[in-house]
Amino acid sequence: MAETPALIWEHEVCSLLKYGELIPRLETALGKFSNRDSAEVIQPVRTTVPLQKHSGFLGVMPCYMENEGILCTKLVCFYKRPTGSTLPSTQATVMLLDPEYGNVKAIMDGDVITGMRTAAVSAISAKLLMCPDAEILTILGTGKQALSHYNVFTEVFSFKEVRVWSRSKDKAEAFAQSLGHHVTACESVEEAVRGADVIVTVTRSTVPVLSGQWVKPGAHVAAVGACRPDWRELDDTLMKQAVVYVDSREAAVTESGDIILSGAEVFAEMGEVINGTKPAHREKTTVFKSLGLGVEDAASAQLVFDKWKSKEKL
Ligand SMILES: NC(=O)C1=CN([C@@H]2O[C@H](COP(=O)(O)OP(=O)(O)OC[C@H]3O[C@@H](n4cnc5c(N)ncnc54)[C@H](O)[C@@H]3O)[C@@H](O)[C@H]2O)C=CC1
Ligand SMILES: O=C([O-])C1=[NH+]CCC1
Repeated sequence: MAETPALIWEHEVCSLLKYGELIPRLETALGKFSNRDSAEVIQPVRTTVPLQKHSGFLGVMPCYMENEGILCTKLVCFYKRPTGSTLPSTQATVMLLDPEYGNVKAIMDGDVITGMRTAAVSAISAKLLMCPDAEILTILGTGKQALSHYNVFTEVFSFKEVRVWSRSKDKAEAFAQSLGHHVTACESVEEAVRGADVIVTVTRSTVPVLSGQWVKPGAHVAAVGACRPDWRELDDTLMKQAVVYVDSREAAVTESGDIILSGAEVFAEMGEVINGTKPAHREKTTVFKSLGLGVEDAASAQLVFDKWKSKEKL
């Protein structure tokens, strides 16, 4: 008889997951994903079921890592909440299974994993693609991903200036104040991004918010929102002037409106840069189009489970 699955709640995931351990695990996972070796990673593009009533979707994100003995799936619901709604836009649950028997080993909160692994992957993109003397970080959006991105970018790098922007100036100011007085709230996207070395876009927008005409040559953009084929965050000017990196080529041409609708060419996957099979063009304007991969959730969930088990034994 299989054991009862472990239930690992949000506060436990929060206390177990640390960027210092998560980042190297994600680098390894992305590298393995880009090798396309089925004994390392099998991870299809996520299946989505539209939730029309809520302008959202249920995403099912399975992944099998045979050599590491990891079998995992995330279920994530995304909603386009109306302005002013206090309900979360994503809700996620991660399930780890035993690949030998198929039983569920653990069910864990997926919100912290989604927030932290997405931000950690953006930080990996910046580590590889931003100019070495980057000083100014801009974050467009002030939601959950904005906070996790602020946390990891300020933990891993030392920016001299951090700017934030939201459609509502009050929200941008409240967010900036919650982070500390070294963060500036900006009135417009243009003001926020002019001269910035690294720009993170973490909005729920479905139309471009960031224009290439404001982006400094050589800047790095980590584009995290706009995860459906008809949604945008970046305009055609930026998509065409930048060297475009992605987490997954298959996902990019299936799910990314910024890539599909601009006709931009994908230069490389982040895993290819990690593996050294494609160059990191730090000297050029770069876009990392992140969509979020099951392999990132699988690597994160295994890390949480390993740490949870070793704590149980104490
Ligand atoms: N690439 C990835 O792996 C992942 C991507 N995401 C995406 O990241 C984005 C942000 O997610 P969360 O922070 O969880 O959402 P959230 O709801 O907590 O925050 C969204 C932010 O976007 C702003 N916003 C909403 N509509 C906007 C518009 N039309 N123009 C400009 N700003 C707008 C909101 O005011 C808020 O600041 C979403 O698009 C989500 O799909 C989320 C999880 C993983
Ligand atoms: O990877 C992920 O979990 C998501 N990507 C876009 C919405 C949720």
